[in-house]
Amino acid sequence: MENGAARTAQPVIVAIDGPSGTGKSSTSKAVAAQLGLSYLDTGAQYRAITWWMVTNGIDTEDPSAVAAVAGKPEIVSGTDPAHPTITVDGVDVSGPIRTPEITAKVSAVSAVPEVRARITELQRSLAASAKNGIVVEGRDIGTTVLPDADVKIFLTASPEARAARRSGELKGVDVEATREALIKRDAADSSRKTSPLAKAEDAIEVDTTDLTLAQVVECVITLIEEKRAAK
Ligand SMILES: Nc1ncnc2c1ncn2[C@@H]1O[C@H](COP(=O)(O)OP(=O)(O)OP(=O)(O)O)[C@@H](O)[C@H]1O
Ligand SMILES: Nc1ccn([C@H]2C[C@H](O)[C@@H](COP(=O)(O)O)O2)c(=O)n1
Repeated sequence: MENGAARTAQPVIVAIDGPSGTGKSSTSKAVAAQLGLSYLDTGAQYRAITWWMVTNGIDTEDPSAVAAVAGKPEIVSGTDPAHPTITVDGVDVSGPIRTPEITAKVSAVSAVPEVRARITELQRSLAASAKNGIVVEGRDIGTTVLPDADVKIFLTASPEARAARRSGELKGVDVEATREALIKRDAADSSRKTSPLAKAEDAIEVDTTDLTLAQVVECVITLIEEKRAAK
């Protein structure tokens, strides 16, 4: 952290949004680590509340049922980019929130306005308390959660590249099925009424299709440093 902290003079708030598999988590973690910033994976928070709904037998397709209990779970995110953590009511859910069942149900739960209000409040409070600044990644960070962020990035990549990356992670999973699932989740996340997946007007779009992860990280760090130098 010391080297990173030396590269960062003032607190900086960085919003990184984009569809699934564009490299938001990998890029955000690396940028935060290199610049000595905190890191927040907001998708993990929506997955965590979805895990709680499923574990407690709530019908995730029933928005009123989800809304009625949205305030119940206590979700705590650890923001060290070298060791991000997520707990629900004190239980470490970092593994269980990545199952195909939770992935299939998270878009419906995260579309419920009461869920978004609860999670957005948590996100703003974590960003406000990050001493050196923070990289926050998700779908609506630049548009809704932190509209005054110092730097806003919107990552994109072709569905084929994203599916290939995801299939590489999940050995034996069919690329075409992965591509279809990604497109379906993006469509649900982009079409919901409350703070949909969208590029903020003042966000810089970075197409990562033909870039390595290291190139994307360097590009984002350059954009942050340019913005800081211009301040
Ligand atoms: N530029 C890149 N080139 C090749 N692979 C990459 C690149 N960026 C990320 N990856 C790989 O793609 C996969 C998905 O990346 P990551 O989880 O960071 O995406 P994401 O946008 O956060 O996805 P999600 O929104 O679904 O959580 C990971 O295996 C990661 O290592
Ligand atoms: N700011 C955010 C972040 C995530 N979500 C929802 C929509 C995603 O499909 C889901 C899981 O995110 P991932 O772990 O794939 O990044 O969470 C959202 O609505 N807003």
